[in-house]
Amino acid sequence: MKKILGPMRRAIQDFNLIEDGDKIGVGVSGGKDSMVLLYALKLYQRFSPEKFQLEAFTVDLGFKGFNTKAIEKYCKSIDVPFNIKETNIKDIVFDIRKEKNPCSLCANMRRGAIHNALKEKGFNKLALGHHSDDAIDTLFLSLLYEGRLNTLQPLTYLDRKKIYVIRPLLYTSEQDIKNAIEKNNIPIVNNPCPVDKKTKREDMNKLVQNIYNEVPGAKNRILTAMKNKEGLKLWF
Ligand SMILES: Nc1ncnc2c1ncn2[C@@H]1O[C@H](COP(=O)(O)OP(=O)(O)OP(=O)(O)O)[C@@H](O)[C@H]1O
Repeated sequence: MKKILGPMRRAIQDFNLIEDGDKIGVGVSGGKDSMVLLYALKLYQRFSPEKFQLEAFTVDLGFKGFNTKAIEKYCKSIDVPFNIKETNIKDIVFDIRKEKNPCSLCANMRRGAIHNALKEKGFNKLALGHHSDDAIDTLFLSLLYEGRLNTLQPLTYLDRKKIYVIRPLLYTSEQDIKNAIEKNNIPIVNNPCPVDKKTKREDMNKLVQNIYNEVPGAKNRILTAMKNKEGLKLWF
C-alpha cells in the first residue's frame, strides 16, 4: 500500500483535507477506487497526526444483483462501520423517466442521497475515490465539450449541505489502485448498472491514452500543469 499511502498523505497535507475531530464518510460503491480509498484511510487513521472518525456509506441505487453484503463484509473485516442508504433511483431514472442519458440524473440523485445520509449521522466530510486519471479525463471533457478549463477539486465546500467533499486519491494513478487491489486481496463488488463503462468519460479515457502513446511523458506534464498557477497564461 506504500504507493497509495505516500501520494494520499501528500494530497492530504498539500490541500489540508483532514482536520482534528473530522467525521469522514467514505462513499463506497464497491468499485476498485472507493474500496482502496476506504482501506487506505483506515490505515492512515493509525498514524495520522489529526484524529478523525471513519465510516463507509453506500447508496444502493436499486439495481438487481448489487451485492451490498460483500461491501458490508469487507468493512467488517477492516473494522470500519458500514452504512447503507436504500433508494429507488434506478426506478426513477430508468423506468419512470426513461432517461436517454441517465448518467447525470442518476449521479445527481446519488449525490443527494449520500449527502443526506452523512448529514443524518452528523458527518462533516465525504471522501470520494477519484484518482489522477479521473482528474485528467475531467480536464479534457471540460475543455472539449464545455469550452472551459476545469477539473476535479481536492477539497470542495458544499454550502447548502454544509459538507466538505475531499478526494484524497487525486495524486494516485489508476494503475497503482489496480495493483493495490491485487496485492492486498481487496474484493471488488460488481456494478450492475447497464450503462457502466459505456459513457463519454470512457471514450475520453481512450483519447487520452492515445495522447500518452504519441507523447511520452505527457501524463506527468498534464498533472504538473494542473498545479502550476504561475504557468497559466490565457486571454484574461
Ligand atoms: N453507490 C455509491 N455509493 C456510495 N458512493 C459512491 C457510489 N457510487 C460512487 N460513489 C463514490 O463516488 C466516486 C466516483 O464515482 P464513479 O461512479 O465515478 O465511480 P468510479 O470512478 O468507477 O469509482 P469506484 O471504482 O469507486 O466505483 C466513487 O469512487 C465513490 O467514492
